[in-house]
Amino acid sequence: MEDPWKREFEFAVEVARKAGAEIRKAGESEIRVMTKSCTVDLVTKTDERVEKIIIGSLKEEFGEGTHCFIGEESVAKGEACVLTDKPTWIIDPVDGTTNFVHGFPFVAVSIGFAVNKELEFGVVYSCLEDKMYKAQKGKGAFCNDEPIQVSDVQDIKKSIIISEHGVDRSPEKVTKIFSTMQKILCIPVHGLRGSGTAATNMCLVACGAVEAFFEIGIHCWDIAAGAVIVKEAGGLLLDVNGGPFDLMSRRMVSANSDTIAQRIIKEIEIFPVVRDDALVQKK
Ligand SMILES: O=P(O)(O)OC[C@@]1(O)O[C@H](CO)[C@@H](O)[C@@H]1O
Ligand SMILES: [Mg+2]
Repeated sequence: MEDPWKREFEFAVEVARKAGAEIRKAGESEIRVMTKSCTVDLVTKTDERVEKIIIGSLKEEFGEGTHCFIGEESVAKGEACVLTDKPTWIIDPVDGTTNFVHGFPFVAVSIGFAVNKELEFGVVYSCLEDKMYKAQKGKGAFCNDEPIQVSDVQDIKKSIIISEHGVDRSPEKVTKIFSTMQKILCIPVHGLRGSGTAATNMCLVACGAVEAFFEIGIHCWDIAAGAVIVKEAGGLLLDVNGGPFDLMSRRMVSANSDTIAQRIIKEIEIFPVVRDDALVQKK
């Protein structure tokens, strides 16, 4: 079958690898840390520089104007975060900036690509581990070119579940997050984990190391690429209320199976978050 986005996909893998090498190199020197929305929402010159490298390379290869871009650091600087029907690259140059700053060894470059609001492919390069995860719609998921598959565990009591606590430390939200985690832990599951990068967490679901990852508060750039990788590895994505997954909603459950997803959903205490495309929606 014809593969209309082959060139884009292959180029994304190349760019992610180049970006990962930049991140590794930058980690060898002193890292100057800045903050964004609050004192625990960290950003570095590397985040900004790597995003410029990625978007610059894509524009050079595919021309200005035909493709749209949603990049974490561009949005932080005021650019629109809107998903239209146009071919759109959704980029997190450094997913796991806090890990990067602290030398905690999970940092990923995440590049997703959507057309007509549907995700076509995703590339996640876990650059400190040198693992290249990739998937194209309908073509399976791979890690370093080996096919990957979600776990076949159906018993929640034999599962490992990932969640994160995010950067919003308002006591009401933190209470809900930890209450959810407590309920899941006490099912009991084998364990609760978190790598500190949503993109990597999704790849851990995709390769069967864990059964599920859920979070309220993630952004589209954290999960666009991972969403394709999880689906192509045989997993599924849902909203935290069991409804359909919505990339811009900042809510997601990714799991190996509906059984595991529904069991987790039963325990999730939902709290409100502002959609990624809220500003556009209001207009
Ligand atoms: O700002 P960054 O480094 O790109 O985001 C890091 C990140 O891990 O923080 C969230 C923690 O809740 C994750 O979901 C998200 O991927
Ligand atoms: Mg980031």
